[in-house]
Amino acid sequence: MTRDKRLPESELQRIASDLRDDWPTAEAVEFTEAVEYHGTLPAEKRFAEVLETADRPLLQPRAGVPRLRDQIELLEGLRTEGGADLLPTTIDSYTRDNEYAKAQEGLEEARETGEDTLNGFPAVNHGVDGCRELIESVGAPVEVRHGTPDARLLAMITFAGGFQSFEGGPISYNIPYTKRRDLAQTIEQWQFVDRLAGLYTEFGVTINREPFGPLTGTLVPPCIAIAVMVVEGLLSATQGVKSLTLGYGQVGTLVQDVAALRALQSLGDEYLPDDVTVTTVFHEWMGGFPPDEARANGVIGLGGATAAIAKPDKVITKSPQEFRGVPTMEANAAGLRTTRQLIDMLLEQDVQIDGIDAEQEFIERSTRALLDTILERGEGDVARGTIRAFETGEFDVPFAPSESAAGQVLPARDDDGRVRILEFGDLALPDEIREIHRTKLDTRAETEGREPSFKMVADDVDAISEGRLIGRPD
Ligand SMILES: CC[C@H]1O[C@@H](n2cnc3c(N)ncnc32)[C@H](O)[C@@H]1O
Repeated sequence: MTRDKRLPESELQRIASDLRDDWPTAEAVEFTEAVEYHGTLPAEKRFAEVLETADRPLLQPRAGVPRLRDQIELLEGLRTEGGADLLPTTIDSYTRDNEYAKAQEGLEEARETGEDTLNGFPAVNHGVDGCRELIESVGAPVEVRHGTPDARLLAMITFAGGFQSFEGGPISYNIPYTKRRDLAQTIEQWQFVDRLAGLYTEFGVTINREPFGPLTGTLVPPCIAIAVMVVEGLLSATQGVKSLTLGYGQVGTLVQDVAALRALQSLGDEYLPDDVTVTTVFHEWMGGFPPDEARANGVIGLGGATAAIAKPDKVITKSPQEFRGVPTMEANAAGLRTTRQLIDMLLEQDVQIDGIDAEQEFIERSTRALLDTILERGEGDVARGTIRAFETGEFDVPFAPSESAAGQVLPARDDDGRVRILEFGDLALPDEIREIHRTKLDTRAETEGREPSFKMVADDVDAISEGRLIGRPD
């Protein structure tokens, strides 16, 4: 039975030895040697230290290409041309599905043809030495960014390879990313990842963990996103993780985004143990982008402005080529500079906006309602409570492909563009909170002369890529 309990050392060893059979590069992983290797890295490569001592929001793009030399060149370009403070290594889709043989084929084909045959860096195939060469060749700390439900082997190899930050979690990389895996299984798999991160931490190598806040990436109500972040943070902390970066995906409404980021930090600090350092990361708009690059830069600029006011610890930037898919280095670097321009111009301004405090209070009250139900369903055990609350639909994520979620919740923007809930399903929000959502959506319906309906949801999903925020009827 899945419980929120620290994994015993013997269990960690047993799982690790089983995982070694999954790909030959796992043979090179040796914990004590890896701890010593991390000890040789200079201070500017220590991810948690750089993040947690910064005096302004740090910028980090996503970036991943198959070949090692190209990845080094790409990351150094993003650091020197784009001004990235922190670097990513985005992992390819085959690796995310544990299809290491297919990733190998793609890597070999990339080496033969020079084409980017994979949509990311196949770190398991590159192995410990390849990862170490990457870490040693770039001038900033590097995080593993991916979308892997079963990330155990990827963690073993990248942690040994010198990476000190790892994205994802049992809900945030299950619910939005896969149809088939059940929550109990991914919770147990991520307990291995977090216990390994905790063990490195106990041996003096702090591994930063970053649950994936945006979830399904479009119109996710802040209270749902933040509740998932707190749950994944609690599960990580049990395994000994001491450096947690909780994430939130921009919805595009300035007041709500600033309120949500402040609520994220305050609830993270409240619910997570005092010996865990809680930071926040703001993901620039994760929904559909406008195809026009000037408009896309406008979306990115709004992200930068929001970050300057809310002051998260980190911002994951986007590129003006988001509509097209994987951006060129130049476009990715431009997205970093656009974000930086807005932050540098706004950061020192004393911006007072009415409504942020009230929205933050509303978000916190709603998030607490969800967390209280989860803890109650689990009789104090957040792992069991999460599984049960998803089963009953009391915890749910909109547009989730996963069978683990009821997927009954439907969001829509209100007349101010803030994300509200049109359909609740069995979501554990009390009537007085539901009433507020309804009233706000009724106001929009009044303005638009139509009934609140799924049509609003569909109109809102496409609105930003069509150049606006709210999907008003034509
Ligand atoms: C979570 C989805 C995000 O990851 C981005 N992404 C996925 N693969 C790569 C990649 N290989 N390089 C840069 N960005 C990437 C994608 O553009 C989207 O913004």
